Amino acid sequence: MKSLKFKNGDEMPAIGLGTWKSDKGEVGEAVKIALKNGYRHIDCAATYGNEAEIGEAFSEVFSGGNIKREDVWVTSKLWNDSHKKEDVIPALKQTLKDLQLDYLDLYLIHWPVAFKKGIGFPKNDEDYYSLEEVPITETWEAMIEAKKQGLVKHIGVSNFSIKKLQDLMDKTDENPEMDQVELHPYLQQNELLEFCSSNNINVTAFSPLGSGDRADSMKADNEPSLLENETIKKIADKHGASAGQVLIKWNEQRGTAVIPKSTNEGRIKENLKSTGLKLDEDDLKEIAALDRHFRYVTGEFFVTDGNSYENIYDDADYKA
Ligand SMILES: NC(=O)C1=CN([C@@H]2O[C@H](COP(=O)(O)OP(=O)(O)OC[C@H]3O[C@@H](n4cnc5c(N)ncnc54)[C@H](OP(=O)(O)O)[C@@H]3O)[C@@H](O)[C@H]2O)C=CC1
Ligand SMILES: CCCCCC/C=C/C=O
Repeated sequence: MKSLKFKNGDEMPAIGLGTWKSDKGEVGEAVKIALKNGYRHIDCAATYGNEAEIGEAFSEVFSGGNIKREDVWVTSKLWNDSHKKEDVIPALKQTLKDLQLDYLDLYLIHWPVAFKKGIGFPKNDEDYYSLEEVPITETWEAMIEAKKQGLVKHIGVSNFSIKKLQDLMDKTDENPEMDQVELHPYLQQNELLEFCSSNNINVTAFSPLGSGDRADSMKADNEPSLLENETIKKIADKHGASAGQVLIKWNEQRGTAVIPKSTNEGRIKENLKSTGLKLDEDDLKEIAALDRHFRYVTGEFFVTDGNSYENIYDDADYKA
């Protein structure tokens, strides 16, 4: 499998296991199945509400002796209610406690939006801090401090547009090492990838399969399906692969990491095997033509009138 390189020589396996929406009672087993079958990269977040069960799985696997902690790349993310400088390291320490780890390989600012302490999901404008009250630079400085303290090896961001990355880089001394964003054939984000590549920022693709298990309230009417797309299915048939494998491989082949979520044993194994596939020039040309700037995770639930962003991704063609 490919890996993504960091400035200090560390390598992150390109294919990891996503854990958003992986239910309690299932997620621990999914992580154990993944590690047993060759995954060495697990993507977590405090807001997924399942880090304690993932921690149990890590503890069991690492104490078994066959897989060492240092062989597995673990990412987690700072939730939006802990952006104030005094809240960042305590939130990180809670994640470390839940995951039963003494360091993370990568810690990300989950979204470029700050909520008041204790807010999981905002209900009104009062739940947000304004951009002036808690500037993202304040949060980033605390992330740098977490790295200095050895609590995390690498730091980065998630859901940051080029504009937000540039702004952060202009205002602080240390650049993000990662941007985790939605990427798939309907949202190819070539410009963002080029920007990141020229600034030594690695990229991770989230929702690579179209995030079909999101709650209905998070879905648009008549969302297009990636897994049922005729071009993807045709390419999958040509290679004797599944549609999911083509979607995962497409990301891996573009040089990003990719973190498909599954709690199903067969699909967990199938997804990792996508690394053995090779998409040819014709496949890549056909997939390139599928780009339609469609987001599954719109981020609209984090946008308010005065306190936050009118347009979280700074999309030129954004329509509220
Ligand atoms: N930074 C951020 O803001 C975000 C980060 N993420 C991260 O990215 C991960 C992946 O994204 P996510 O939104 O979960 O969605 P995915 O695109 O990974 O899709 C997950 C869905 O696909 C199904 N699935 C998995 N493998 C296959 C397969 N081979 N064939 C058919 N269906 C399959 C899963 O079902 P089943 O489990 O039954 O197999 C589930 O319903 C998240 O879990 C999270 O870790 C996601 C969104 C936002
Ligand atoms: C309470 C969970 C809200 C999740 C919002 C969007 C984030 C998705 C995955 O990281």
